[in-house]
Amino acid sequence: MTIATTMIIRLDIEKSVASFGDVASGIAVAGGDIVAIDVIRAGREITTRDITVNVLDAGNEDIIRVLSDMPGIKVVNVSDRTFLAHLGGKIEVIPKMPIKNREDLSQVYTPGVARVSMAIAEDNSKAYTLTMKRNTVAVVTDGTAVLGLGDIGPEAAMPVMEGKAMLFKQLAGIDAFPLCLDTKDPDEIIRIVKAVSPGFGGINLEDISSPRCFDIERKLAEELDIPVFHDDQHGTAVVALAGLLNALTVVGKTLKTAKIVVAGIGAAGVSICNLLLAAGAGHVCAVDKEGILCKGVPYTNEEWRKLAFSTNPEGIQGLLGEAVKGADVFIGVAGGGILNVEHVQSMAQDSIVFAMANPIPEIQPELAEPHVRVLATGRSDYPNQINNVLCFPGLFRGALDCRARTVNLEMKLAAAHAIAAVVQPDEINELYIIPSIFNEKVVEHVRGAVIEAAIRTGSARRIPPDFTGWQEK
Ligand SMILES: NC(=O)c1ccc[n+]([C@@H]2O[C@H](COP(=O)([O-])OP(=O)(O)OC[C@H]3O[C@@H](n4cnc5c(N)ncnc54)[C@H](O)[C@@H]3O)[C@@H](O)[C@H]2O)c1
Ligand SMILES: O=C(O)C[C@H](O)C(=O)O
Ligand SMILES: [Mg+2]
Repeated sequence: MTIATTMIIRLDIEKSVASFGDVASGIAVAGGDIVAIDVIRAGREITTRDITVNVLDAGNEDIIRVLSDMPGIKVVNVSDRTFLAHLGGKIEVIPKMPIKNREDLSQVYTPGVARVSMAIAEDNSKAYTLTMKRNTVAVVTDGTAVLGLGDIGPEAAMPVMEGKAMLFKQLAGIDAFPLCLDTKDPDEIIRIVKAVSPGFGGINLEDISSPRCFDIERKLAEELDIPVFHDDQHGTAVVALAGLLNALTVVGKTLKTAKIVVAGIGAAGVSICNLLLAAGAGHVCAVDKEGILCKGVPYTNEEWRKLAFSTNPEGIQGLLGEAVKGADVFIGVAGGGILNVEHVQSMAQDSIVFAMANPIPEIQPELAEPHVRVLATGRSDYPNQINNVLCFPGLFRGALDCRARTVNLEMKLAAAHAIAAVVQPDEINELYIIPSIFNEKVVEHVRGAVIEAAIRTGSARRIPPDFTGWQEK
């Protein structure tokens, strides 16, 4: 499957030799779609134009080759809009007030700041009122499982973490800092995160490979008194459960009786299985590369050992092909292209397929669509985007606002139900099982549900002044 992108191509067109019509047909033949034309210079002999072209394949060189081979056309420059958006990074730190004079200086910095520091030294909890802590989250990665791209390292992980920080700010007003660590040692990651934690109200662990991620999160959650949340595990699970609740309504099946296959039992898969079980799923089958998890197999991965007992009640053995036969639901968090058309055809009537691997889903949507009733991916360019961005902004907004100590199971279940409930019963259909990330109700719903659950379960340390209770609307 290809990744669509937009290129901006600057051309010198020699008027006596070539016309814009030649350029347009050359681009169309090479598979490009012209979306804008800007005249940069209109000379007597040569016009310079910027042609903005949508291409299906990010690595498409055909258009440039075709244009370069045309007489009277010179390709001056090619830029890619996606790369341009990343020049110099995507986020920055902006002071809340300017320092205009000496008086301002002595307030925000020395000597005035010293009194504030001393107040916090006497009572550390004042960090919540006198520093940015209460609204700030660290987005921590070691770059070992970045999207579905694998272990690409901390530098390469940075654009993804910057993107996450943008989403935190735009959707929930939270200041998030990317911290890309140059270590893969779980103990060192734990030590570093603990050491930087005083400045943060919460820790979002991101794209840390499994099974290391489980221990890292558990130990940090035990040792810190701020919420620690591995987004690839729980954010994904919350959104998958939300989508599944509505998808099951569409097809008239229930969580208790539906046969659900989860493929890819890594960070996301383990948490999805556990959350589905906690929500009442009766038939979960967990499949990784070596096959379906079965009782009695001596897995070295502790999470797999536990799951082998709580899943696969029928004791099915074999690979993915066996697991999906007759299944009502497939949830993929494994990697691109692992599900084929035969697999989908072998599923039960009115099947549900969530192909959630990024950036390339487990099956190309066009291939799956004719054979399934409800289809969702992790991508924004198809209907039903099941992406953890529907969860983490509202969940952290709620957790920060009530100063939750942890993110517990009840808070995650509440978040899932809140996301599902944004889609009203009379709106739910095959192409609308999950709200858009631009739906403003999402963050508000998730925040309210998370605060309510945190108060109910004793995780909250305060009731936000504006909180008057929350009910699914
Ligand atoms: N849509 C979303 O919101 C969302 C959220 C998190 C992760 N993801 C995607 O899910 C995928 C996994 O992410 P992760 O963080 O859990 O990674 P991970 O590395 O922790 O887990 C991936 C698991 O898939 C297994 N796997 C690989 N090939 C397989 C195959 N052919 N059959 C069965 N299992 C196979 C691996 O052995 C591993 O256990 C990535 O592509 C990621 O982009 C999507
Ligand atoms: O980052 C995303 O868009 C989703 C998820 O966190 C992933 O790792 O794929
Ligand atoms: Mg991720």
